[in-house]
Amino acid sequence: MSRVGVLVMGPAGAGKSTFCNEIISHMQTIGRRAHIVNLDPAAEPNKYEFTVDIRDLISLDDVMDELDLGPNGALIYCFEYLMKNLDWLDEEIGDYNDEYLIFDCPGQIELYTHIPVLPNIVRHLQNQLNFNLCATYLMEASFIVDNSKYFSGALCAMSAMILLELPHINVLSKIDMIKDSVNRKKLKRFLNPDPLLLADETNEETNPRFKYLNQCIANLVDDFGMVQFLPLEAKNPDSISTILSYVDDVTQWAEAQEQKEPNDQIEIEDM
Ligand SMILES: Nc1nc2c(ncn2[C@@H]2O[C@H](COP(=O)(O)OP(=O)(O)OP(=O)(O)O)[C@@H](O)[C@H]2O)c(=O)[nH]1
Ligand SMILES: [Mg+2]
Repeated sequence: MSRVGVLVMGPAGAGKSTFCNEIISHMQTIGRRAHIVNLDPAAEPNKYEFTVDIRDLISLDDVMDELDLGPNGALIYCFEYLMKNLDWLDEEIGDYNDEYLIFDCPGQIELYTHIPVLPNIVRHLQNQLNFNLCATYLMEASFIVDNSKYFSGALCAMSAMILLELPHINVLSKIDMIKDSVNRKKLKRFLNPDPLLLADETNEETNPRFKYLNQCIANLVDDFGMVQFLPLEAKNPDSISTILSYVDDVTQWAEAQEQKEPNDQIEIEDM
């Protein structure tokens, strides 16, 4: 039994749900199957039906009404409730052996950056449900127009990488929105960044008082050495296909399919 799970994370409005839908749509056109698991208790109606939906367990609106909490507190409550009811998740996912599940996550980044809820769910999916997981972290391409914003986005992506300890793919989403203002050469410098070079540019733009801080942040990103981005334009099947091939690679999806074939043959021969 092999299950692949792709967590789609990132700040609010980064394009996560659109990306989930476009992956499903692309996979359908190439004859593959995938399902969306909605982990956002405040999700809007979606183009593709959710196969598993946290709102069947608990909804943000109910929590806000009944416990008189604001949206962020209610979200944390929903995830704590999910943690106490993981058998619900097991049951919902239980029948999806040998399947590709795409987890659409909420946009509140504290879930990936400083609360251990998502890491706990990740460990459960890996250890109890035998998932090969991979995380995708979306950051909007408009962030690269401003170097300081880029660093802040890169730090959030790094924080998620460190917290979740999963194979991790960073994605620069909505590339179409900056195509006219950013040339290919500049874009490349942000997809495969040299943080120290970018820090020099940031120093030219910011108050000299921040020079040392900029340098320290750039050193941190540079030392970590793993912050790179793949470009995403949701309506461009080539960009979806490229990201999917990276996801397949890190989750070893193809290998799992190859391993299944000889066993299938034995079963047929045995019959
Ligand atoms: N131009 C452009 N717009 C996009 C792209 N991807 C998503 N959008 C738009 O960005 C907005 C937010 O997209 P969503 O997919 O809802 O973003 P999300 O990250 O799921 O948002 P939350 O769930 O609220 O955190 C929508 O209006 C999308 O149509 C893209 O590649 N290009
Ligand atoms: Mg969404």
